[in-house]
Amino acid sequence: MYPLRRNRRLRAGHAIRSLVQETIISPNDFIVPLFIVEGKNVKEEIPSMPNYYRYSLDLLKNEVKELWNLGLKSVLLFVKVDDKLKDNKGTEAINDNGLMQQAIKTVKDVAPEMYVMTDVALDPYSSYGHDGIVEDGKIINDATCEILAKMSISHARAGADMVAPSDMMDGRILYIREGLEEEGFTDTGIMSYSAKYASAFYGPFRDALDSAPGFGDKKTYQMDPANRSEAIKETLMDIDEGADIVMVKPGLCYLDIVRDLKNEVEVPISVYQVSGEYAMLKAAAEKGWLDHDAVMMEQVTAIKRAGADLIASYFAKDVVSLIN
Ligand SMILES: NCc1[nH]cc(CCC(=O)O)c1CC(=O)O
Ligand SMILES: [Mg+2]
Repeated sequence: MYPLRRNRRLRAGHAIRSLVQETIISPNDFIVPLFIVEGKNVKEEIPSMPNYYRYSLDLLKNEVKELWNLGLKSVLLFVKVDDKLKDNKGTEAINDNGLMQQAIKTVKDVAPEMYVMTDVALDPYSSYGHDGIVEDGKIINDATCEILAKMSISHARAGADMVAPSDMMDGRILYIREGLEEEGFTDTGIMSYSAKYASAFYGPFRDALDSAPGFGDKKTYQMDPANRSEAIKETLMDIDEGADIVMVKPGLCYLDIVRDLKNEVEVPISVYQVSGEYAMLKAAAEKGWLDHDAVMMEQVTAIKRAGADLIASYFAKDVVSLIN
């Protein structure tokens, strides 16, 4: 007897393997998160994110040019805000001359076609390190949404192509969409972090922005990692409210959710491969326990195979340098 079907024929050599490869990674798959700080000539490594940096606006220019030359066409901006500018109202978040607004203009100056997305949430601006306004130890939903809409308008005014609300307040997509429409920003997109989990993988990011919650945790607004149907409910609502792109966050532990959504919705799905996922691989590779490049490629390929149309990833530059 012999096997009637020998699947190994299609794996026999590199050429045939590439011909039948189902998932292909390209620079077009990526959104590059960037961290920006006040100051001049600053490029500081984030301790829990080896080889990832915070840039001051002057050095941001070189980085953006480098990304553009590598074929990376989209950035997602985050700012580290001085403690003295933080309060409980998001005052600095809606300052048209704030660091974020300046960063948007800086990127557009050096790479006019770079697609600029911006983080919309109050945590980097909050004296409590929470994504919304705090009253009596609670995160206040609707008042927060009003600020998020103003913040989005301010980003659009500075030249942002798409705003990316990462806060998980109820109804914020509608507030933001209405705000943008009323101000005439009909072309500004919204990428909603529609299924964002209360994950322990965000630790290094909170180091990067010095934005860890000052009390409690984020479980009253971010989703329970145990829940699956809820991700579909959240995402369908955000699409109804006007989201152009939806997101699952984090990545690897949530690929079942990505596939569920891929089968359910017709808008592009992005996945945020978050800071803790980055840190884990960097640490293991530093110890010589994992092959960095091979595991990195396996991870981004798995995210795309699961159904991601876009991947926000700290590995974007590493991946593209490897495959170019
Ligand atoms: N609005 C906060 C925000 N936006 C993106 C991330 C995490 C990204 C990462 O870990 O890479 C977080 C952290 C949090 O919710 O506390
Ligand atoms: Mg929601």
